[in-house]
Amino acid sequence: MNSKKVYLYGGHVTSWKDEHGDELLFVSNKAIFKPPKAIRGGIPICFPQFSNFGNLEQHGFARNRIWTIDTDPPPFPVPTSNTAYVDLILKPTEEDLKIWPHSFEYRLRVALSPGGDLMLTSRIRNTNADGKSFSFTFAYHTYFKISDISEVRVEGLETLDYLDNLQDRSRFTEQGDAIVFESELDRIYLGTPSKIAIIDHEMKRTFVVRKGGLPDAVVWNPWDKKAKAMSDFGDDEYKRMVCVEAAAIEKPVTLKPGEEWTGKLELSAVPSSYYSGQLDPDRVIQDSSVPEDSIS
Ligand SMILES: O=P(O)(O)OC[C@H]1O[C@@H](O)[C@H](O)[C@@H](O)[C@@H]1O
Repeated sequence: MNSKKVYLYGGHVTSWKDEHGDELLFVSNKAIFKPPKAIRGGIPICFPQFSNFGNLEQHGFARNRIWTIDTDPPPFPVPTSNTAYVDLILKPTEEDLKIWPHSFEYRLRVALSPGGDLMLTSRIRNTNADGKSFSFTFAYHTYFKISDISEVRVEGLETLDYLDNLQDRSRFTEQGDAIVFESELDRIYLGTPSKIAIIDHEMKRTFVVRKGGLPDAVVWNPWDKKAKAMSDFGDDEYKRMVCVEAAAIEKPVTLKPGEEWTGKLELSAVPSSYYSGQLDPDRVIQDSSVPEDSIS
């Protein structure tokens, strides 16, 4: 049976299972499910800062805070019939306001469609009473579970420019017809399409990432050396995960008081063999139970 699991700690999705009960997200065997560090795996939320693009702690504080269930969320524009969902909310504490002096309401809906797609919708509102705008960067830091990193390719980012985190964020243009992994990789692809595919040849499975309001995409695998340096990550676990993160980084999002931003992520897992190993994004969209216009 399809299922999902969400922790109030971090507003963090830690499990997404397909109809056979197989796990689709990677969570480290060494993950710690309590403060102060974010859970290693699943879908951490990077807000209000991605990485060290600012003065806050790495990836912002939202992934390290205890969220609450939102019992009375304002209506969502997307139809939610037949979906199982939970609504969470995060508001800044007095301590948070000292490090990031902006009032906000962050509403997160995590939904599972009847077809098993996992959908995350973030709605962030500026509730500043002092008339001030604020800006933030953002990412859904999704860890996908894969058979073996050497069997995986990421399609949809070819010919795009990226900032290479391993080379002082210098800008390059992707030359390959897909991204394959042979060593550590940590890049921010810019102005990406609303669909990206992660093709796992050995599992004969393709993850399709669809996103809205999130122009950038981070692709990350720490490889062996960095894996060993992470205390909450097994030495060999880099082989079984890849992060493809729907993000808004290059151009921060700015909200005036009263304004709201929406960022959507929709994940599907489809058998690659069905497409004879060739992903046809249009066909995937047509086969989806969710209309495309609900995501972008
Ligand atoms: O260890 P953290 O803070 O969860 O970050 C993990 C990785 O997250 C990725 O998004 C970054 O691009 C990497 O540079 C970083 O190493």
